[in-house]
Amino acid sequence: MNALANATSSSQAASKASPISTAATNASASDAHERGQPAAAAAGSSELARTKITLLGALKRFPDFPIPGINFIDILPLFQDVSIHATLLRALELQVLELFGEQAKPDVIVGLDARGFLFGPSLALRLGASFVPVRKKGKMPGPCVTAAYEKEYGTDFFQMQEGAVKPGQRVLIVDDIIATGGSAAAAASLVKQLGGDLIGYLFILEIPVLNGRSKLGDVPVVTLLETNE
Ligand SMILES: O=P(O)(O)OC[C@H]1O[C@H](OP(=O)(O)OP(=O)(O)O)[C@H](O)[C@@H]1O
Ligand SMILES: Nc1ncnc2[nH]cnc12
Repeated sequence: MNALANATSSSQAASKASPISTAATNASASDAHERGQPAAAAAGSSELARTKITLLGALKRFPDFPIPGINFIDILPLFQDVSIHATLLRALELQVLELFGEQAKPDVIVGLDARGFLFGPSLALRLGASFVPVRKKGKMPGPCVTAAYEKEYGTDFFQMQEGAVKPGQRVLIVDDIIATGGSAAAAASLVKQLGGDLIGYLFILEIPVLNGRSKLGDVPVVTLLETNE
């Protein structure tokens, strides 16, 4: 069963972002006015709700991949359609700006191998942040820090290059999916080993039944979509 997720976080929300599109419906703006919300903010949230429905509809499911018992959710179709790709990037940018505000944006976007590489660099550019990859072990030259982890369908090792994140830099970890949370938690341990200030996580999709958030500690965790199918 699909369900739209609210982007949830435990931190301050400084909403300075503009709506995904300025084409807000009169009905939603006026409803919000009656509830005491600023019309522009409500128009933006209604636009975001429509965006989420579009994105959820584009995902594909593959039962028993890569191993029996896993219902694999494929996010690659989001990038096959130019309009959906653009909508996705705008929605992710808005989530970050709503959470942190212009003044407290991340310095570094850390994207996870491999699907965090599909949108991490584009998002970093939009936010004026640098992009740093977390890669599977043995893929990057030079000294690296390493963390072992378990994910929904196996075990692995992640690495980051030493010096890629400078001590005190504000880091946002991004990936396509949070399932058990093992991958994201390992990435967090690498960021901390490098002295980075981990300010939060951003995912396109969450599988809440697997309770991955429980591994991610006290920083904000933002997800655009969720599904328990
Ligand atoms: O929350 P978890 O249980 O850790 O699972 C989530 C991770 O699993 C998938 O990556 P995968 O390891 O399959 O790598 P890939 O992107 O290279 O296919 C997904 O892209 C996340 O990174
Ligand atoms: N069910 C799933 N679908 C796609 N990617 C995943 N990564 C971990 N679990 C996944």
